[in-house]
Amino acid sequence: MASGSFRNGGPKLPSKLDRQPSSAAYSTPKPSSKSRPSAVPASRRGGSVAPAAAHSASKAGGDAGVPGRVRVAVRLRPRNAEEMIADADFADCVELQPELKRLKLRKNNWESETYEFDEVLTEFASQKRVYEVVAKPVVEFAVYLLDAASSSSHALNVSTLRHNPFLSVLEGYNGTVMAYGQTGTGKTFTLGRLGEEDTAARGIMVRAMEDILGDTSPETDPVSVSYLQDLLVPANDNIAIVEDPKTGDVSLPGVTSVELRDQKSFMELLRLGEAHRFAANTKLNTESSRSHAILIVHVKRSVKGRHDADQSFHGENGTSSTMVTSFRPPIVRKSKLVVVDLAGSERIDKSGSEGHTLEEAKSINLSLSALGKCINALAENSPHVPVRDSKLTRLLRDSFGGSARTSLVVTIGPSPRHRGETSSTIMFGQRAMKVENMVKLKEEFDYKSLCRRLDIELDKLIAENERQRKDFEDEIERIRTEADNHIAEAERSYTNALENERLKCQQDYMDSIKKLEEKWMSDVEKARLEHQDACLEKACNKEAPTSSSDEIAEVRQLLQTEKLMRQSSEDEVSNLKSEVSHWKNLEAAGNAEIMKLRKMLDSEANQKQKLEEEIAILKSQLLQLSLQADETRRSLDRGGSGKVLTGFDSLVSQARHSQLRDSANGPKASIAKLFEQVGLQKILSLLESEDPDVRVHAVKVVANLAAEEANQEKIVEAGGLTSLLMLLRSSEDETIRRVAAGAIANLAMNETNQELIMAQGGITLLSITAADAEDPQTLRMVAGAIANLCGNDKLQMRLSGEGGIKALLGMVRCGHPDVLAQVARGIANFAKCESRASTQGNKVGVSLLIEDGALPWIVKNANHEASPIRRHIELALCHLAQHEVNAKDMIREGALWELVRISRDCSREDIRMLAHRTLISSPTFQAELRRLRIEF
Ligand SMILES: Nc1ncnc2c1ncn2[C@@H]1O[C@H](COP(=O)(O)OP(=O)(O)OP(=O)(O)O)[C@@H](O)[C@H]1O
Repeated sequence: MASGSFRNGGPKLPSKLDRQPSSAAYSTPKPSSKSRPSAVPASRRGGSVAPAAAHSASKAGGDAGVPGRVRVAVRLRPRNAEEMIADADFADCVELQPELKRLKLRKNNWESETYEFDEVLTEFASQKRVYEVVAKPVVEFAVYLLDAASSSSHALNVSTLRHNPFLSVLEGYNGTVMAYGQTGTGKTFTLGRLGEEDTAARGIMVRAMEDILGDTSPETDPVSVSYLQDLLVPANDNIAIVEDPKTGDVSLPGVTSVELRDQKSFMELLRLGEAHRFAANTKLNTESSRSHAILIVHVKRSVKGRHDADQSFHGENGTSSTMVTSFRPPIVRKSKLVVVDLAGSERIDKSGSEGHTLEEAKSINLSLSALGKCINALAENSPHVPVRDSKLTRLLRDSFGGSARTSLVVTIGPSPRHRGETSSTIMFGQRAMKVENMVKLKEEFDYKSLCRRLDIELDKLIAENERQRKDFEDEIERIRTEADNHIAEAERSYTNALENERLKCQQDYMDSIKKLEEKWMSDVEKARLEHQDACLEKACNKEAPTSSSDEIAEVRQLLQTEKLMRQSSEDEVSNLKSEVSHWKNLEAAGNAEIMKLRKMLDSEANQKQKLEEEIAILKSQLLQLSLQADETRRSLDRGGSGKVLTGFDSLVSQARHSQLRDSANGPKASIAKLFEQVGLQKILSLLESEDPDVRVHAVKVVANLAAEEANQEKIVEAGGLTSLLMLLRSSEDETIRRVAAGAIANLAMNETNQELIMAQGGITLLSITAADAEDPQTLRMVAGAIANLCGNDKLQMRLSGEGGIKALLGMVRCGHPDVLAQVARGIANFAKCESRASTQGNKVGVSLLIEDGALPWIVKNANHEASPIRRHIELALCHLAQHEVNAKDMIREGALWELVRISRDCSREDIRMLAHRTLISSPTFQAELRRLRIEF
């Protein structure tokens, strides 16, 4: 109800006499045979805009609107039980002509008034039919269109409808369905019947909702409803009714709206509403509801298809790219269906309302009369429409004179007793038919949806871009591979061609050479034949007395040349002869020199022998003197005169005298004499003397005797070795142990003795002595003894096992070069024997020297300043290196460097060569040298 705006340009209401209601057409009043008022101006008649036109005119809510008159149907309720009785003798106050859409209201038996409505629904009209003609065109159009089309008597209406069949809620237009009528005439029956027991009885609300839910998808098209009752109850005064100043849309922000997903939930909602609906008995209708019941259904639909159509349109005309049009936001249509079950329209005094309900009735009547005034004003194009007079009119502002499509059903009863009310209702309907709305599409841009779509579009484009990029890269890769193949193919062809050319040249060359050779051979043969012929000819000529003087001259020349050559050869021979005689002279002189040197050598040897003999004599004398001096000192210590001779003295004395006597025969002879005169057993028995001095002297004598190889066997046979070992074990005198060790060392030069020493635990005793001794000379003797043992092939394992090597290494602590030399000798002996055993296959595994920890010392002293030590160690290293099994340990301990040094710098060629050979033949050393990048 647009306030202050006259929307209906139709003529004034008809007079009572020819009150021919306006057209039965929906959008355009139907022309009547009588002079009938037209609800729509002529200029607008038939001017309903087709949906497509409406759409194009509407730019997301910018719709100018389509004229649409309020559509009014009248429905007659059948006589109820009470009327059957009360009005039994009376005819109905109305007579219906549904096919003419006319209603006759009887004034009396002979007079009646005829009214036309858009639809006239008799008491027999089914609920389905009522829905289809009253509400369906507002909700949707299809069925009604078919029904209308099937009625030939309404051809004009149908044609009009076909021009404008889409102005429905489901197409984005607001719609209102309203029932107006006296209490008990069937408003609630028409609109609000739930039809739970009999589905045929379902009213407009239920059917409309079925259609809406059936045509929408809960996922994309949200549908929400508000069920509003008691709007006029004073307690609900605070319910705000808000009107959008731009669109004219009316809303109730304070009212709860429930989103619906199915019909079932709607039915529950209605049931709940019905239960709450305030109802009070009135005289007229025991089920009468005093309040208005209003159902508001909000439908939001996104427009499908139109966007695509727009796109194709742009595409065809080439006025806009697809990309640009795809940014056009989608359109969403928001529409609203309002179903209003008004309270009864009867007058208060008739309804019999009292007390509390009286107030209600006043309020209801006030709102209904306000609605009537508004409709009157609209129907009469009055400049002022009193919309603000009541909540109801404010709420229905959009439905009358607004932008909604409105369908009104007026309900009447047949009873002549309520003729006045019926007449009043009919007149309300007649006036409402004159009200014209400007039906507008409720569209707006759906930017959220556009955003979502653009996001998806963007993702698609990115994916497409990536796919294209990948295709591009694949293509590049393919081309590159192809190019590589071509290049490789070209290279192969080129190489083949080159090779063919080379072979061809080679062949040509060979052919040329062959030809040249053949030519040369033939030339030679030819020359030989010519020469032969020439010789033959020459021979013939010689025999022939007719030889020419030229040829004689040539022969002479040849002869001369021959002579010269012979002369030269003779000179050469003579020169060679003189050279030979010169060398012969030189040789004779050399021989004389050699003879002279030999003589000198012999003389030197004689001299040396004499000196050695003298040394032996002197040594013997020294021994005698020493013995004598010791004895003298001892007797002096005992307080004697020094003349007391013990058995030993007499022994020594005898030996001395004997020695002096035989001094002319040399030391060896004197010692042998001593042996014979004193007796070995006697000497050895003195080793066990209780007198330590005697023991010292005795051991010295035995040591001297043992120094002679000839005595060694006898000493051992006589038990001398055992006695000496006993001394090592038992004597605490360092001198005795030193001399005994020296004697053992001498005896240990013999292989048999070596085994005896080992058998008698000699190595253990020597090791103990080595550990205890401090005197370097003692250590030298012990080391010498062990070193000798180290030279025995059979004793290797035992020597190592019984600690001999470790004892040897322990002695280096004193640092004395004599001791170190013996240690080095022992190690070299051991290494040599072990190497031999390994070579023969008698020894496997790493060297016992390495196992006993000798390698670090060996490496450290390999370049010792004292040459005897250095030489022994160098030899030991070479022996160790000959066996691959030792190589890794040697490398780890740094022996490789020493071997390299030995192979380069050792002054002894045999050792140098040995080291060199060893390094070359060892794969491990070779690998390490390569790794260290040492040129070898
Ligand atoms: N067309 C019809 N056919 C059969 N019965 C009907 C019809 N219309 C109404 N009635 C019956 O008439 C009675 C009154 O109907 P209803 O309550 O719908 O009237 P109302 O106009 O809504 O009254 P109120 O204004 O007091 O609410 C109900 O019993 C209903 O069943």
